[in-house]
Amino acid sequence: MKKASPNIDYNQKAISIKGLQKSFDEFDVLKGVDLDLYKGENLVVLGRSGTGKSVLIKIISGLLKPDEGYVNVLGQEVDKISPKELDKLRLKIGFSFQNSALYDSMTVRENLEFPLVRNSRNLTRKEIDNLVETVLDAVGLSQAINQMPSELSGGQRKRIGIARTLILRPEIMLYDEPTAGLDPITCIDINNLINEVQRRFNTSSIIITHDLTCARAVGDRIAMLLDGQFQHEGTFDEVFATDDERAQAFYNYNFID
Ligand SMILES: Nc1ncnc2c1ncn2[C@@H]1O[C@H](COP(=O)(O)OP(=O)(O)OP(=O)(O)O)[C@@H](O)[C@H]1O
Repeated sequence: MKKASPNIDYNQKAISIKGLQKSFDEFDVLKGVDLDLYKGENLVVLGRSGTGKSVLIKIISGLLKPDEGYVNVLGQEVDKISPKELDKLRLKIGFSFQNSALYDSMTVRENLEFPLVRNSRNLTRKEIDNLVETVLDAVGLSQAINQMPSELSGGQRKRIGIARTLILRPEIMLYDEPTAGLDPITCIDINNLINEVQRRFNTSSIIITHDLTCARAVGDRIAMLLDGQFQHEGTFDEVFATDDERAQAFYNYNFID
């Protein structure tokens, strides 16, 4: 299991959610979700397909509106702020999605510079170079700076995708299935990277995964979404010490170690 992360501040919440409800037509997806993410913490969200993990992430990032409940992200209630404030808030949230594809026609350097240019940060050439070098070093791929995405492995592309997110220095990282489709050794590398990002950039992160080896390696805390609510929460061992058959089924069918 992961060693306790020294930088977590349990007196400060990066995200605080209370009584969150979301339905689509007659279908209740989130039925009163309570969840806190502490500053500097890696929180793993587990749950079977269709339990509403992506809906939760979309509500946190203001892409979907909750039907009921309180959703506070970095001190702001996402469904109460103006579109302009929401845009600003989103810049403090880094997304690592499964399909966060790199631009194939751009080099690694150009891919990394793109978010800086798009968000028209007024930076000098030297400042841009420094930022690119820092994030590439953080993901262990300094040597790939002039390569094209097609020359990289799946795991390396994933790392560059994370570097591209980090270049805007997000306070919160949202990882959606970070190890999906990768071989077991590359999964270990990505798990180590998630922990390295936490340490080096002091991010607060939610990691959505079905990969229990990943959950155990990166999670300071695990929360399991079952039937529209978080029903088990704690360290990896605490969560699976339950005799809830649904949690046990998740463990037994997923965990290969
Ligand atoms: N915009 C939408 N309109 C209607 N139904 C939706 C919408 N978005 C999500 N849903 C439904 O909400 C439920 C939860 O979807 P969600 O994508 O959050 O699941 P998930 O837990 O992320 O699943 P997976 O692990 O497979 O990605 C699904 O039944 C889905 O069909």
